[in-house]
Amino acid sequence: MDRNGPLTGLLGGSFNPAHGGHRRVSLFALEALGLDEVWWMVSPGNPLKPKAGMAPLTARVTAAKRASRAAPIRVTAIEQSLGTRYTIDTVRALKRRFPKRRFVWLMGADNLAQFHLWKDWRALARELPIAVIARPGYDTDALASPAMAWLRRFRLSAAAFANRSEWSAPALIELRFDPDPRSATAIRRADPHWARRMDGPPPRDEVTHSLIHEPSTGHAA
Ligand SMILES: Nc1ncnc2c1ncn2[C@@H]1O[C@H](COP(=O)(O)OP(=O)(O)OP(=O)(O)O)[C@@H](O)[C@H]1O
Ligand SMILES: O=C(O)c1ccc[n+]([C@@H]2O[C@H](COP(=O)([O-])O)[C@@H](O)[C@H]2O)c1
Repeated sequence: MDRNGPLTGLLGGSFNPAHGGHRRVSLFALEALGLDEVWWMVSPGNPLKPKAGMAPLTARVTAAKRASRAAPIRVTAIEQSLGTRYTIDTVRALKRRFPKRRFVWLMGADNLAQFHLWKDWRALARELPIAVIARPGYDTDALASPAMAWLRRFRLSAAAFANRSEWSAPALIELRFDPDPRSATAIRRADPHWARRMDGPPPRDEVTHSLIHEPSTGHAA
């Protein structure tokens, strides 16, 4: 993989709602991996999560924009316009649509623990490097997971990743830092009606918008 375009971390999630933990892990990954920016892809619906209790997409996007304010983070619901639900399909579509960008998949250790249940997870790992962020309570399960049994042979340090001008996938980068205990589950428990405060017109999609406004070569950036 040749590093010649903006290096973009993809943090996919339900963001039901977004919180300071998302922001903190994104900024940490940005620094540790030498990313140019992080996209928060607010999922129309995680294929493995129940629909019940999921706030409307527009409310989740609005909350994510607030939580990411003034950071090199773009919030997008691009899976809605791509018509994709599974990450393998999303990543392949993004690579076609943004051919100059280089993508890295970011996820918390809770998702690594379940990664073997994702559609075509080995093929997904061959599409782009994966960086996993330590998360309180999940690291043991992640380390013992079937996906880790396969991925561990592709381990790479964050420093090695950041210093390379070229690298290949699969690659697994474990980002270790002072883990952040915040979760959307805890926020929903404390404030079940948070989404009601997110009224207003549907927010603009920042990634699609950037395609129109980014000074570029006429290509999708
Ligand atoms: N505190 C955190 N530390 C590390 N990773 C996190 C943290 N919070 C969220 N993530 C990661 O961010 C991505 C999106 O998370 P998500 O929107 O599901 O939030 P969540 O807090 O895990 O939600 P819920 O509690 O509803 O499961 C996932 O890859 C998740 O692992
Ligand atoms: O592709 C899959 O099979 C798949 C299964 C479960 C989750 N995902 C993705 O994982 C990301 C994290 O989801 P969540 O709900 O844990 O925040 C989000 O982008 C989901 O679309 C993807």
